[in-house]
Amino acid sequence: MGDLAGPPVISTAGLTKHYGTVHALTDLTVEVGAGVTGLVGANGAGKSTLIKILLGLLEPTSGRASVLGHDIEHDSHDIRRLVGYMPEHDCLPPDTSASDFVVHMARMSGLGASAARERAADVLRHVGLEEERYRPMGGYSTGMKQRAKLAQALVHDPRLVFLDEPTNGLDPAARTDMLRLVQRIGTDFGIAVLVTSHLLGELERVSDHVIVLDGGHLLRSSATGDFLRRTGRMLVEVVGTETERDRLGQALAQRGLTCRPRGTMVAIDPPASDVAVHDLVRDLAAELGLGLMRLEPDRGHLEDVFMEGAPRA
Ligand SMILES: Nc1ncnc2c1ncn2[C@@H]1O[C@H](COP(=O)(O)OP(=O)(O)OP(=O)(O)O)[C@@H](O)[C@H]1O
Repeated sequence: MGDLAGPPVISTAGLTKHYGTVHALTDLTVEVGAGVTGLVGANGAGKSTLIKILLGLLEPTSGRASVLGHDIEHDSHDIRRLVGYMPEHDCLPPDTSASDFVVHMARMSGLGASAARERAADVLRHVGLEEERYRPMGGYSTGMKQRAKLAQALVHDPRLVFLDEPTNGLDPAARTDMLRLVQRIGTDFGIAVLVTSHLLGELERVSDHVIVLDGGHLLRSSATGDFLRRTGRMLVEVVGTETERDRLGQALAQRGLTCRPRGTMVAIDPPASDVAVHDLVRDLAAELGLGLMRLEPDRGHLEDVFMEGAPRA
């Protein structure tokens, strides 16, 4: 999926962009494969700059890049035909309906009038804009605007889409819906996706691969599973309240294990000696009359890469 079977979808070599004295991107060499790739980094890390260079909207100061086998310097016309772009900032004409806007974008991509209408209706349905698509976009909620921006990025049936901060400004429920949609673009429609977020952990569930930028430098580029490596700790949850949680925690501590409460669960450090933690937890829960709800490895998270100050790739 995100790992590089076949030619890379995006490839950069020594890509650098300076805005006067601001070094927005420094010597970026990275490859992006099929599937969903998360591009994460704090505000100002260089994510939008990279996307704009790949689209041919900005010229790099130095370095090279190709998108779907096309060189950004010479083939930006081909690239824009094959790539969809959902920009970060609001760019929607307020007096136009999403339906008219997306039909217009479809016509601009070369579709005839009836094909454009059909395709626009399909794509608006896929992104979840129903009757509201006939209303002027100026009155839309942020979530509806994000969906309209996404629809215009997909309407010409691209092979790759750049989604710049698609969850920006959304409440948690709308954020989850948008992330599901992003994942479906990759899996159901088979379109390669490069999606950005300044919320470091947000994309770990929907991305096959994650690229982390920090101040214009590549911090890390790995399959998502490699970020979420095992920590060696176990998490256990029992039926009941904090009282039951703490009874189990105390019993584990009496057996020499180091553990601490984490929310409704107990986190158990890797045992110093060769103790079978699974068996011990099961036996103790039975002994104490506690119902086991969950016993699983505690995986790391994307944020940990920043906390650990991982070496630059
Ligand atoms: N046109 C510009 N002129 C000068 N500096 C710029 C320009 N555009 C971006 N920058 C600077 O370049 C750096 C990278 O910006 P960029 O927008 O690429 O980051 P980002 O990771 O997309 O962050 P954000 O999500 O806040 O847009 C920042 O320091 C930003 O202030």
